[in-house]
Amino acid sequence: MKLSNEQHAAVNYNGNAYVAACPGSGKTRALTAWIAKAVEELKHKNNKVLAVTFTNRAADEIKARLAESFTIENGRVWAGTIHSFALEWLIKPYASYSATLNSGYSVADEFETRKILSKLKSDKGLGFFDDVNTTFNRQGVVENQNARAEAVEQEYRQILSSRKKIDFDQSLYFAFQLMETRPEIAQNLSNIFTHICVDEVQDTQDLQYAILAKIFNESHIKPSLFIVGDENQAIYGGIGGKSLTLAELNAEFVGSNINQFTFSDNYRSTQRLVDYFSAFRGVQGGVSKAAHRNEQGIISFFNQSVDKEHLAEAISELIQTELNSGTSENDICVIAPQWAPIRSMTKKLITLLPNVKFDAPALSPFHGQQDNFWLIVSKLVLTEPSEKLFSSRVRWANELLNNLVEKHHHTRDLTAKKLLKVINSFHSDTGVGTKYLKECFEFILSELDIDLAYDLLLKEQLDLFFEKATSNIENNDGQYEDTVVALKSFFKRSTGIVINSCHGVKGEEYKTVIAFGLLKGFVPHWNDIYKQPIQVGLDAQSKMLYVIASRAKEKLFLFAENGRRTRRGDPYETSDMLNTYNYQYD
Ligand SMILES: Nc1ncnc2c1ncn2[C@@H]1O[C@H](COP(=O)(O)OP(=O)(O)OP(=O)(O)O)[C@@H](O)[C@H]1O
Repeated sequence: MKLSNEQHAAVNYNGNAYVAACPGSGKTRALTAWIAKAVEELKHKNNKVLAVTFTNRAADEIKARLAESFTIENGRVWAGTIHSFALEWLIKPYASYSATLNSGYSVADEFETRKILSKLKSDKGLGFFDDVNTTFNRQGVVENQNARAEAVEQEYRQILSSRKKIDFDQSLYFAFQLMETRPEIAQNLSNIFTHICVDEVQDTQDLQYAILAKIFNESHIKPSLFIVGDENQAIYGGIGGKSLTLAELNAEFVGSNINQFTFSDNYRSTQRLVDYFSAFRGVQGGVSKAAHRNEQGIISFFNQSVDKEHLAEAISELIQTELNSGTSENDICVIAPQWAPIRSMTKKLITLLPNVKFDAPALSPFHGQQDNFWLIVSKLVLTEPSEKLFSSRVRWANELLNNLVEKHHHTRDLTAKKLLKVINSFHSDTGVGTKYLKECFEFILSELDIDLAYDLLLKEQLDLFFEKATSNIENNDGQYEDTVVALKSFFKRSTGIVINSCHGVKGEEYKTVIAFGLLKGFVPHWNDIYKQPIQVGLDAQSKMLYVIASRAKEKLFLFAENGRRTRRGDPYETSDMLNTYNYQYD
C-alpha cells in the first residue's frame, strides 16, 4: 500500500499517534497500514489489534481494505463498533461480576427502545422534537434538560429493567463500571489488545473515551495507540460525540505522550471540489490540496428550482446521464442529510430505474434489528457455507452459542461447527422468504431441544423479528419481494447505487454524489435549531455540508427542493449556508 511521506511518518512513528486531517487525505488508508504493521508486531498468539470504528459499515470497510492489500491471519484483528466491543469483550464475559447483570439480561434493540420511548414521550405530552437523553455519564447519571424528559427516561429504564433488558447506552456504562470496580478486567484486555486504533475519533462519546482510556490506563504494558479523526466532520454531536484536543487526549490516556500528525493532500477530490467544501470547514487549519485530480468536474446547485414532486425524476435523469457516460453504479451515491426522506426516494428511484441496481439499506427487510438474536440466525441460514465466509460464519455461530448459554440453555456440548452443521442440514421447498425462515427457526429449535415456552425472551425477540420484517416488507409496497432469493441477496456484499444518509456514508467516496433535502430542518436538523443557541445550528450545518460535499471525487449535484412543508404547513427553506454561499455553480 503506497503511503505519502506524511502518512508514512505517522504510521511508522515510534510512539502513540493522533492524525487530525481533512477528508480524503488518507486517514483510513494510514490506519489500515498501521493495523497491518501492528499485526506484525504482535508478540503472542493471543494478542490482537483492536480497531474501533463508528459504524458496522465502517468496520466492514476497514476489513475489506485490509483484505485487499494485506494477508492477515484470521483472528488477529478485532474490528467493530465500541458498543459491540463492550458487549463482546466486557459485558458478556464479565456479567457475573455485576449485581444487576448477574441475574440475567439481554440487550434491547433499537426497534424496541424507539417504540418504548416514543410511546412514553407522547403519553407525557412531549413533542416530536423534544429530546430525551439516554446516555450515561461516568458517574452513571443520565442528565436531562427538564423534568418531563427526566420522567420519560426514568420510566423507560423501569420498563427495560422489568423486561431484564439493557440498552446500548447502559451497556457502555456497565462496561465502564465493570472495569472501575475490577481493574484486572482492564488489565486482561490490555494483555490481549496490545495495539488499539480508533477511526473517526471526533464522533466518540465521553463514556467511550473512558472505556478505551481505562484499558490503557490500567495496563502494565501500555498498548500502542493510533487515533485518526477530523473535528470538522463531527456530525454526531447530537448524541454526545465529541472531539478532543491533543492535550485532552493526552490527559485521558495518562502518560501516553501522543504526538499529533496532519496530512495535507487530498487524494479523493478535484481541486475545485476541495476548494468548494473547504468553505464549510468550521475549524480552520490544515491545508487541502488535491493530490492527483486535475479534472474540472461538475458542481451544480438546484436551489428551490425543482419541485419535491419532480425531484426523483430529476435525480433519476442525472443518474441515467452518469451511467450513460460510463460511470459505474458503485461510483454513484444519493445522499440525504437525514433518514426521513430516504425511504420514499428509494422507492421512487427503483421504479423509475428498474434496470439499475441499488444498495439501499432503507429497503432491507431486516432494517433496524441489528441486535436481534434471530437476525444472526438468519444471517447463518441465508448465507452460503463457503470458504470465504467460513470464519465469519463460525464467529456468528459462536455469538449464538454465547447468547444461548447466557440464557441458561444447555448447549454445553454444542460447538460452533456442530451448530453450523445443524443449520446447513435444513431443507425446505418453500420459496417464500419469511415462511422459509420460520420453518428453519423451528427446525433449529427442535434440533437444539429448546422450547420457547420456557424462554420468553427468545420468543419475544422472535415475534419482534417477524413483526418488524413483515412491516418492512409491507411498507415497501411490493418493491421488495418476500422470497428466499431476495432475502439471501441482502446478506451478499452490497453493490449498486448507494442511497443513504450522510451519517451512513461517512468515510466513503463516490465519483458522483447527488444530495437532496438540503433544507433548514434537515441541514441542520430541527433538534439543532429548536431551543438551541444559534451557534449549535451553524456548527451542525457546516459539518453536515462539509461531510456531504467531501464524499465526491468529481461531480457534486445539490438539491434544495421546493414544495416540502413542515408539520405546521410552513415551507421548508434552503439551508442558510448554501443560500448565502456565493459560488459560481455549473
Ligand atoms: N498516498 C496515497 N496515494 C494514493 N491514493 C491515496 C493515498 N492516500 C489515500 N489515497 C486514496 O484517497 C482516498 C481517500 O482516502 P481515505 O478514505 O483513507 O481518506 P480519509 O482521510 O479517511 O477520508 P474521510 O475523512 O473522508 O474518511 C482513497 O481512495 C485512498 O485510497
